Amino acid sequence: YRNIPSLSERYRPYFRIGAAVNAKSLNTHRDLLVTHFNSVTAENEMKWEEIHPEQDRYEFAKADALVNFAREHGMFVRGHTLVWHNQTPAAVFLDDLGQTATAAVVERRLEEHVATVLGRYHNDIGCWDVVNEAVVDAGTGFLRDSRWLQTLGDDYIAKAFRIAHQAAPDALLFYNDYNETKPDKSERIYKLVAGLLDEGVPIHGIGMQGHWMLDDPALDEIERAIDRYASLGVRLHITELDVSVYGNVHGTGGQSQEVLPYDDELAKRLAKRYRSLFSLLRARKDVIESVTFWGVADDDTWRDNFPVRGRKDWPLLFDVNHGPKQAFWSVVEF
Ligand SMILES: Oc1ccccc1CN[C@@H]1C=C[C@@H](O)[C@H](O)[C@H]1O
Repeated sequence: YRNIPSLSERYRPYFRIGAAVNAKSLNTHRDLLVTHFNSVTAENEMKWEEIHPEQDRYEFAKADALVNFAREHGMFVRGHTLVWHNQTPAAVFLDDLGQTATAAVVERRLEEHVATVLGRYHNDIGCWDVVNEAVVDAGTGFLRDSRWLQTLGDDYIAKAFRIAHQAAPDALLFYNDYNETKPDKSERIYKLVAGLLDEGVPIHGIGMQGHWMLDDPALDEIERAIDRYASLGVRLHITELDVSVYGNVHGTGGQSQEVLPYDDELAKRLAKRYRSLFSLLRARKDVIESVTFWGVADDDTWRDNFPVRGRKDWPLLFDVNHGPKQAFWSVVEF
């Protein structure tokens, strides 16, 4: 190999370079992590169902391991995530009889969860995705009809940010979402965050997940969304970047089961797409503080199972053997 430059060193003048890690990849991808990344996010280990699986049981071991690894290597830690409609135990919203719990009970549980988790890591975690994916994807609605909305009502989002700020006054607090560049949805995200800011809610940033594809979203759509969010005066993080080689990964419509072989033609298409994405992101370095990939290398990506279980994808900068792909070189050579 020609000697491989460090991705995070190359981008030090621009923004932090992060990766989602899990209990396994912390070990299996350790070399790539320490060489190329200066920020980490727990892929699952800080989600409610993992870190607080039962009312009176917390499981901190895996989150502790991640935080210790990050401290050892001087890496920033993004906390992910506190209030989300997925990967949250059903019991959080139920009373002892299995009926829907009252707002007071759910709010107390949220306060206890946030105080416990943010309290434990207040010296280690610099920012939190406080609320994840709270607005509807399509149609004319606004807030997603989640158990959080059903039990706590419309102001659960403001409540969550205030509770988080109370628990960790120094942490930067983010709203995080996907399909975040789609015009209709980005207007809903903008409206939500603008409203929170108008209410004086402590919110400091927007997380753009960045689960993108080879041809969608178009660069100008991404640029418009970045500029719209930046006009609120908040920081922007790209929080879950990957570039699926399949189309239509979030939208409705058919998903082919057919696996695309990662051949030279596909490698070139992916490299070209990553080159243009990072050219735009570098041009917006004044508002983009961090770019985190949702994974490290193609041998461990959630895209192999979403939206189609078992369909191999090739969305990241390092290949299944942890070598640099053409896409890696298109990101570091500019
Ligand atoms: O791509 C999606 C499609 C449908 C719903 C949510 C998403 C994105 N949702 C993300 C993806 C993976 C999870 O590990 C993250 O926590 C979540 O934020």
